[in-house]
Amino acid sequence: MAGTDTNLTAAAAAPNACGHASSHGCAHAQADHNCAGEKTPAFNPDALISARGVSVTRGGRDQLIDVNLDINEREIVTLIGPNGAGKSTLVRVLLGLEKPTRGEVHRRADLRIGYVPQRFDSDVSVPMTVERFLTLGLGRNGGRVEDLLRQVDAASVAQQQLGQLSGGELQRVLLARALLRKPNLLVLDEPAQGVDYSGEADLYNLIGRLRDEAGFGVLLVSHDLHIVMARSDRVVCLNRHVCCSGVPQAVAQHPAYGRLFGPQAARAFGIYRHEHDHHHDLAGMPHPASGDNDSDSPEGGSAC
Ligand SMILES: Nc1ncnc2c1ncn2[C@@H]1O[C@H](COP(=O)(O)OP(=O)(O)OP(=O)(O)O)[C@@H](O)[C@H]1O
Repeated sequence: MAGTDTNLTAAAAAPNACGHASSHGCAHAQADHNCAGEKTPAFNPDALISARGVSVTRGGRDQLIDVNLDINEREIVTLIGPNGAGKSTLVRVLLGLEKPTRGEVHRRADLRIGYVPQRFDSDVSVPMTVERFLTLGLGRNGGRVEDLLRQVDAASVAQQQLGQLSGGELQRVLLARALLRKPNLLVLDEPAQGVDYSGEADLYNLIGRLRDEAGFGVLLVSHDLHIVMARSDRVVCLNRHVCCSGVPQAVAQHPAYGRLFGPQAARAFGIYRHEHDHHHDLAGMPHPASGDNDSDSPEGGSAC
């Protein structure tokens, strides 16, 4: 899925019309500038995925506005935002499943994505074991499936029927399926749906451990601010545009975050404080923290 999605032609051919729906009220239009007239940052060639100026308009309504986002190797990036904020739309654009109305997405040539979708509708009337489900159509040997199920702490369900799994077990099996492709980017859209609170914490711990072992980048979409924020390297707060981004502590204290989720959310986050005393460079290597967080992220952010 390597390559670039570009849809700048319309904007370039229509100066003074940025291509956004009128509700957004933009009045300018250069392909390499955002709606505030600021220059769009350059693509990050080392990033697994680098999106610049991504906008999506559907039915006259802006779903995404000028989104810049990089996902680096070994980095856990979490996308949070209220219902309808455009999180799943952004994921689809990043994965190349949907074309942006405007903007570009660069995917690194060696990108291999493992995807755990928001919804998985298994037909419970079709008898199929977990092992069969994982080997289906992939021609993989059983040994690899066994290994993967062990890695996700689900070896005990290998011979169980898919339709009889609990929510937490099913998520682990879907995670194992996503890992079959040996991805360098794992994308999980609300992976904790149908999982109880402690199961959710376990799931995110597992994702963190797998990242540490395999070194892939992770893009998570979640509503759950506390658990996810405590386990993310970087959080991007989306409400059609990027409201704020950075390490979790900084985002929790950002006024835009408080406006979106309420002051309680920021206070509650203190309980789950994640001691992040380093940052990641372009190659994903940790370095001692230098104070703030946003300096190496392209998203910036503005008031919601
Ligand atoms: N295929 C579509 N055609 C038109 N509008 C759509 C389509 N899919 C989603 N939308 C709209 O786009 C907006 C963003 O939807 P999206 O699913 O990306 O938000 P989200 O942040 O993932 O929401 P949620 O947290 O509820 O899953 C919503 O207003 C939704 O109704």
